[in-house]
Amino acid sequence: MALLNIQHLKVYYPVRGGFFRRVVDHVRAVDDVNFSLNKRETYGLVGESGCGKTTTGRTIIGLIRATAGEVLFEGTDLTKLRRREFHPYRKDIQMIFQDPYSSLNPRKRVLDIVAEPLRNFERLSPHEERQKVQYVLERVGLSAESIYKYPHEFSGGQRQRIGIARALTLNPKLIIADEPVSALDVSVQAQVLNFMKEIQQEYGLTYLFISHDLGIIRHMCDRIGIMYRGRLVEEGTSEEIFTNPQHIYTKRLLSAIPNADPRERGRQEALRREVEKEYEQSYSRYFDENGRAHPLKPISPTHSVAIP
Ligand SMILES: Nc1ncnc2c1ncn2[C@@H]1O[C@H](COP(=O)(O)OP(=O)(O)OP(=O)(O)O)[C@@H](O)[C@H]1O
Repeated sequence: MALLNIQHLKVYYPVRGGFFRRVVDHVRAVDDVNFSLNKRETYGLVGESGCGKTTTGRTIIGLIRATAGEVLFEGTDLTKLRRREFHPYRKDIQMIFQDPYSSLNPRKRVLDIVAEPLRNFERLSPHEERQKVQYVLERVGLSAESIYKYPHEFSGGQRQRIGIARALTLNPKLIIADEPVSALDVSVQAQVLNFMKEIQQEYGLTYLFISHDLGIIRHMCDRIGIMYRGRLVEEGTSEEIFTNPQHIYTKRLLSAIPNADPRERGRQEALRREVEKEYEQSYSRYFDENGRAHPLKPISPTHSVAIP
């Protein structure tokens, strides 16, 4: 069974207007999205800014309410749970945020930051708590003395490690990583990404990895879902997406990756020409008259995906 199965997920934000601030329209941030995550795999959600990646991640973890659809975690539909019923699942699903500068409270010591999830779920003595926090900190490559320091005393990469330590304290099953390295210097991005792969092995983690950066997605992910304006338009293994993209939007994304390798640049130029031709000839195969992509049909994890 898949660890996570998203079925027909929709998240619409109300748009208010007029004197009475009535709801006059909706932003269809996530519009009939289906995908699933197998245990221990890394699934990448990729697409340009505003396509609905963050909304999808935050809805899974319960920070945003779904308008419709199901988020099945080990078979339980999380969207139907009340706050109190959801609580135990928060232990299994943790999030790593984009910006390690703003996601850590600057007035709290590292001990309190990393122990926060523990305090919500486990009754430990101060001594046990400190031991546990020091253990995970050492595991993420920080010294045990770090517990007495404040976030500003660390570099960006180290701060993201503190964020990862906080996510790990409860031994989660699923981690949603929303642009986890995009606020970091390029020189430390690879270190943090490789480190995330290491702890995935060690802790048996499943990742939902959200990024607009195809290079990072290729490095990290086993399977990839391409999002465009609230819809998942293509899904495949990393290999399939990068060597044989099917959807015109995926081709457009791939043709736009900055690339230093001249052979890759040749392939990209060919893709670009193909995209232009397909836009002219078979636009309606991919998009409706309003420019919205046709959604991917729901699939079971073992079946291959039919591209519309
Ligand atoms: N609270 C909100 N109220 C209204 N509209 C919103 C809200 N949050 C997001 N949106 C809109 O929903 C759409 C999807 O946003 P979302 O942040 O999920 O996209 P994204 O792909 O994660 O983009 P980014 O990479 O820029 O964060 C966008 O059009 C956005 O403007």
